Amino acid sequence: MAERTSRPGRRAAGRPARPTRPERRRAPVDPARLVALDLLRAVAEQDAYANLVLPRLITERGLTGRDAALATELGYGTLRSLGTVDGVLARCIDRDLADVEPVVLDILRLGAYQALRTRIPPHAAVATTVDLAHAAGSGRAGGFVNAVLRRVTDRDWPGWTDELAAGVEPLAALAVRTAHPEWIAGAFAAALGEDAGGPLTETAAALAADDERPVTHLVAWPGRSERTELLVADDGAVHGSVGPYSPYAVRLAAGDPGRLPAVRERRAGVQDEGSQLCALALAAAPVDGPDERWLDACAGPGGKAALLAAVAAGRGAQLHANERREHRAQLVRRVTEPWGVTVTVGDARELAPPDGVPGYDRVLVDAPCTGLGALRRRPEARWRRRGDDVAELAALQRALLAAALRVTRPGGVVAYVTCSPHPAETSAVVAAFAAEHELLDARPFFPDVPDLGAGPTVQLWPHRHGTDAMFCALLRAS
Ligand SMILES: C[S@@+](CC[C@H](N)C(=O)[O-])C[C@H]1O[C@@H](n2cnc3c(N)ncnc32)[C@H](O)[C@@H]1O
Repeated sequence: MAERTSRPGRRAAGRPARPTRPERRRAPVDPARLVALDLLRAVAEQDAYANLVLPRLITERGLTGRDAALATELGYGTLRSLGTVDGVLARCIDRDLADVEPVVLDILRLGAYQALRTRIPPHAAVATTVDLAHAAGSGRAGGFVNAVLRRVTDRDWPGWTDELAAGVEPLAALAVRTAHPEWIAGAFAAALGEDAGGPLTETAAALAADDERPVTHLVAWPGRSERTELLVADDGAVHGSVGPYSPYAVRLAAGDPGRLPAVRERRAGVQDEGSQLCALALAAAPVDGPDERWLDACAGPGGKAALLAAVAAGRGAQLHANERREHRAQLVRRVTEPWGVTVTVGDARELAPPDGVPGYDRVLVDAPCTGLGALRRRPEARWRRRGDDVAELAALQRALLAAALRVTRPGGVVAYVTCSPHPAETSAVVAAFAAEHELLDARPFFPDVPDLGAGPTVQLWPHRHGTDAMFCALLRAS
């Protein structure tokens, strides 16, 4: 990255000069921007999960409709764009960003995001952000915020990313343009089989899809509800369409799933269609002999366990769901309650086969992972995760898969699943077991799903399938 500059009044190409405006009277700040700021503060100060904090803030402050949508767009969008937005701010401030008061830095981030990545006109982004500084008790910084954002609005997003990406390698440039850390862009490229120095066409499409607001997917648990119940709410406030691949999926174009009686009554749930497909692939793979004991080794919070339990119930099989953390096991108990699932709390690396039989017939290892395949749903994770996390997680993933294969009877099937496409967490983990256990071609168990590549493992993608980037390998235990 080139040296920071601090040149008030510098005007770059790409945006016409702004007329100076007369001093305005302070307008009351809108509550949506305050919620977005509080979200950024909670993420920065408490390491909070944005998708848990934002709905609470929206409810507490009574935001609805357009205000709720604006708070979501600004809060999530700023978190997703953070690294590149900080790169822009660093060029507009003549001191280290670490030396800017944290709340003021978050105000600037919100303002820069609005000016560069939304349809809000730049002058309105600047003015409302100065108002926000006052409303947030940082009025002293109003002049500073105004001056910095005026520099930010010297260029538009392509103008700034051109500058930030000038002279760097193609992968780093793509990372800047799509507001991703370079190591994540590299992991996507490697998973897609693209050369980091090449045109990176599909990697660009994958990173762009990762930036889009995710569509909510629902699952109609078999035996509990029908998909038709999830397509439209009684008050017309929800609009869905059947998912293209899973027989139980609905994709919501608009609306709050909580408006649907089937969701409120826990006969249906929220679950990415890709997650459904991975659970269903485990259930569909053939096993010789008994097919009665199923295990979900890492079950919390229970999305796949619920679908597996529903399918198992229809076949007279029994699901054992295990989870290491008690509070997540409690979520599993709650969601699987209709099917009488056995839920245990423990380390799956220490599980034993069920009493009286050589092992489980079907086992799911939905392993803890970096979550790079679900970044759309976890806006802060993109910049919080570190490339260094991968090695430690991969070691845990190998240990969990080894344990799963130990407790599966010979001829039984293990599904190894991650919501990350990172090759170190997917193909490399599976490769360590492929000599001893048969790696099945998983593709036939994803019927009618296009673009599954050469197999034998399956990698789903947002830009190809509209799902999270789920990975699934099926192994037959020996
Ligand atoms: C990717 S999540 C599973 C998601 C779940 N299958 C679902 O669809 O809702 C991984 C889970 O594994 C749990 N976990 C982590 N280490 C574990 C271990 N050693 N044994 C059992 N569970 C573990 C985590 O707490 C987390 O809940």
